[in-house]
Order: sequence, then structure tokens, then C-alpha cells
Amino acid sequence: MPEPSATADDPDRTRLGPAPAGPPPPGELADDEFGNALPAGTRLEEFELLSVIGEGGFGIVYLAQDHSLHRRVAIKEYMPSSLAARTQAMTVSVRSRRHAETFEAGLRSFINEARLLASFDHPSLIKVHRFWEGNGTAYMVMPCYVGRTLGEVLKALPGPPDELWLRALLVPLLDALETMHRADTCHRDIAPDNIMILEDGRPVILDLGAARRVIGDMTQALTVILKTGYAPIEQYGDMPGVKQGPWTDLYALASVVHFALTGRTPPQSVTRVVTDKYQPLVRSAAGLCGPAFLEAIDACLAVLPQHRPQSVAELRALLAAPAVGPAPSAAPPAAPVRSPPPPPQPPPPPLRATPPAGSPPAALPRPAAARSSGLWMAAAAVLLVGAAGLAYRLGRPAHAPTPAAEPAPVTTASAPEPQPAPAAPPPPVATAPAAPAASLPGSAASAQADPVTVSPASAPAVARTPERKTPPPSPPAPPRSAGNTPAPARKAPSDESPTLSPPEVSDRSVWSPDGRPPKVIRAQPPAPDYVTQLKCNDLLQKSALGDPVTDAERSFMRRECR
Ligand SMILES: Nc1ncnc2c1ncn2[C@@H]1O[C@H](COP(=O)(O)OP(=O)(O)OP(=O)(O)O)[C@@H](O)[C@H]1O
Repeated sequence: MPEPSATADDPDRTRLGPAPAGPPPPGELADDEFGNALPAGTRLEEFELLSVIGEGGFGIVYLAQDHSLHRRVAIKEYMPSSLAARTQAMTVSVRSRRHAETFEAGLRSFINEARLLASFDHPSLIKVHRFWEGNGTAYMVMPCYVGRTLGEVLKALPGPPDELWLRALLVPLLDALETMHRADTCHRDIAPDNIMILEDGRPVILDLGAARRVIGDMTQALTVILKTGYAPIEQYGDMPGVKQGPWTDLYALASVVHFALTGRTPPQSVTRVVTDKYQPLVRSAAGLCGPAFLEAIDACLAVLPQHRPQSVAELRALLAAPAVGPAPSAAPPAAPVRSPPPPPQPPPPPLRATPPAGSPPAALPRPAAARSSGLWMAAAAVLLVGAAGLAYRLGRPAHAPTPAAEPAPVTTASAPEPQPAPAAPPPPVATAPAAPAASLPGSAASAQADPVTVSPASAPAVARTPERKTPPPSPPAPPRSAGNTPAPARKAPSDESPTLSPPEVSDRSVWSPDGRPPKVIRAQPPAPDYVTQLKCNDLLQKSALGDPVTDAERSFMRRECR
């Protein structure tokens, strides 16, 4: 049996089982490998478990045979291993009575997530066929997707993907997100390891990780709730006037693009509030994609939610700006191509520590190389941000357990079969040999109930824009050329802090974290201390860790941080 693998930086320590391609050899589910997993051959309703696909910190995913519909499926069992274990034959029990409430809240969340996902039918959004409660836990039945995570796919690429590749990836993902947003919901966990690229190239957004968020929130396990490189500031806690919405998912998706292009995520949003070292892609990835595309992605990565596109439709409009270079042909390219480089751009504003003129441009790191240094930085940043998040959260009133949206009396539900994929978008990548899981940044903190709803005003049901003047490439997107575009020079990080203004708030409907209908809140004055508080948290943390604090920072602390 193949060794289960754990990505070095996977905070959830997901252990992957064998590829779900066929029935496992006898005895594949050895107890010592998947201690909590049910053995092969176990019957759950009309399903027979065949093998373990993977085990995260909050669930086990099995390959199973549906004996009723004669097809392979994946079944996810709610199993938060830190709180519960399999005690008797099939029953899952909490390890201790003090965990009961948290376990139960996670279970409700799991069920709510299953119900929510069952209500969608989009080829790029994970489909839940049915779910039920039993054995002290709950199960959700999904199609068994065969492919690799986007993180794995990116890691296997020889260099950064080009604009056509990225557009082919984004088009279906944006459609899928829009489907959720139209239902007043957002995903809030978009990251490369949560997007699967199927064998035909179709990307599928996987689960929402609702149970993980609720349990992490209740146990104050700050480092397992958020994927810090992908989470915008509004996911770090309840802040007056700062709401989650479609712009939250757009930030995460743009971070995915940033990761694909540069091999690293943007600086963590919460640290950007203090000192924004973000280098816009329009400069840092110039030459890899057209400026219009990069500007659209940069716009999604604005620190403050109100500075980002507010909906998928708005982002589409930005992306619709004509791409530079010849329009991609509908026919498969004869050879791997990369988007032609954009015309010369005005030189970027001077940055400190700019390499001397004439020095060779630092090559954009290949994803693999970049990721190893990104991993190191992510580890340090997780510590900092986890602590900053903790400081921030400690400043908040104690937070009652946040059960999922509503009690879920449903014990069994089924969903319609998925429709055939309507004109599935072009595959972004050719299937490549299996690669080890990509190194991805870790997680940190959040504090919201699941799922979040969005008001129609926040996410207007938009008529599909007749956008895409640059048609997405319909052929299988080429893996990439061997670097026929000069790699951009890497800029030294800017030390300049952005001019921070408090969040602007206007009258509008807002996301409601508890599933209630959206309400309109009146415009309020912006929370005056929001930015200051975050900055203070960061500085206090720096000082507590013995990190150097400048005179200016010290005087800021004396003046502002009480
Ligand atoms: N429907 C599916 N088909 C095929 N593989 C799946 C499916 N759902 C999940 N997987 C895979 O199973 C593994 C475990 O999934 P799971 O959602 O438990 O992982 P995770 O997101 O790391 O866990 P958690 O968030 O619970 O810590 C992952 O590798 C995931 O890609």
C-alpha cells in the first residue's frame, strides 16, 4: 500500500490514502495507519466502504461503492480526532464530557455544510448527494473526484502558469463562487488544497471546512481555523463595519493566483494592516500576465474589503479588459504557449533597496524553490499572526459557542444527481504524473459562525456580464512554456506603510453570520480604533517576543496603545 503522505506544512495533517481509482487490495485499511477509520467492507446504508482516501483533522474521507446506484462515491465521516474517537464497533464518542458541546457544535456545522452543499449544483462546486446522522456522527456522500489538488498541480508545473492558464482556471471557479454568493453564502476557505483539478482539467471547489472553523473557534485553536495566506482581515474576528461577503472569497481566490504566479501568498492580511509589504502583481509578476489581468487580481487583494471588487460580476468586468497580445485561438495550441509579454510599462515607482541599475534581474523563483522559502516565512508568520489574532481576540468579549446556523433536525437527506457539466470550461492543466502535495502555508485564526450569508445588495444577482472579451481558452491549457517570457526582477520589499484609513461604511445590507435574512444597517461612523487596535496588537506582540521595535513604533505604542 502506498505510504500515506502528510504535507509538511499542512496544519490539519491530512493523510492521504491510495488514489481512489479502484478497489483496495485486501487488508488495506490497517488500523495503525488510520486508527479511527472504519475498516474496508463496512456497510453504511447502501454503501460499502472500500478504502480511505484521506483523513483530515476533522473528518475521514472514504472511497465507497454505492450498491444502489452502482457507482463509486466518496463518503466523508465527521471525525474531529482531537475531540472524539471510535469507541465501539462503529460508534464515535467524545473523548471527554468537556468536549461534548464542541463536538456537537462541529457536528451541527458539518450537517449544515452538507445540507448547503447539497443545495448547489455546479460542476465546479463539490456536490453532496446525501447525508445522514448515525453512529454518533454524520456522513456526507459526494462524487469521488479523481485528480489532484491545485496545490499539487502547481507544484508539479515547471514554472509559473501564464494568463491563459489562470483565466481557464478562474472562469469556472468564479462561476462556482457566484453560485454560492447568489444563495447568500460564501465559501471562506478557498485555497489551493481546497480546489481539486480533475482528470479532465475541471477545477472543483471542495468543502467549506465549517466544522473545523466552529471547533477551532470554540477551542481557541487559532492556528487551525484560517489559512492565513488566503484569509482577508475580515476573517480574523468580528470587527464593527467590516463584514464578510463575496469580497472575502475574491481575496482568497486572488491569493491563490498570487501563489500560482509567485510561489508564495501575499503577506498575511492582518500584518498588512500594520505595514503593507504587498508588492502588486502588476509589478512583481509583470511579464507573466497582462497588466489588466494583474491589476484585477491586485484589486481583489486590497486589505480593506470595501476597496476590493464587491462581487464576482465586478471582478469579471475588471478581467474583461482586453488582454494584451493576440486573442487565443479556440484550437489547441500546437505547442505550449505563454501569453505574450505586455508592452513595456512605465517603470515602477522607486523602491528602497532597488538593485543597482544594470544588475541582472533576479529571476522569479520557480514555484518549488519559492515555496520552500515561502514555507519558512509562513511558519514564522503563522506564529506572529496567530499571536496577533489571539491578542485581538482576547480583546474581544468572550465569545459564546457558535453553533451552526440552525439546529439540524434532519437526519437524512438526499440531493438530486448532478447535472452534466454545462460546457465545462477548458481544462487548465494537462494531467501530469502525481506529485507530492504542494507546500502550502498554514492556518491561523477566525471567528465566525458558518455558513455566512450575504444580502442581495452585497452580492447583487447580476446578469452575467457579456464579458470575456478575451475568451477563455477552450483547448486544454498548456502546462506552460519553458520560460519564453523574461522573468521579472524581484523588487525589494517596500518598508513604507500604506496610508491607512478606517473602514468606510455606507448604508447597505450586510452579511449575517447566523443565516438570518440579511438586514440593512445604517451607515455608522467607522470604527475609529480598528486599525490602531490591530497595529497595537502587532507591536505589543513584537515587543513581547523581543523583536526590535523602532523608536517611531515605541512612541506610537506610548501614544495609542493603552
Ligand atoms: N469527494 C472527494 N473525492 C475525492 N477526494 C476527496 C473528496 N473529498 C475530499 N477528498 C480528499 O480527501 C482528503 C481528506 O479530505 P478532508 O476534507 O478531510 O481534508 P482536509 O480538508 O485536509 O481536512 P479537514 O479540513 O477536515 O482537516 C483530501 O485529500 C481531499 O482532497
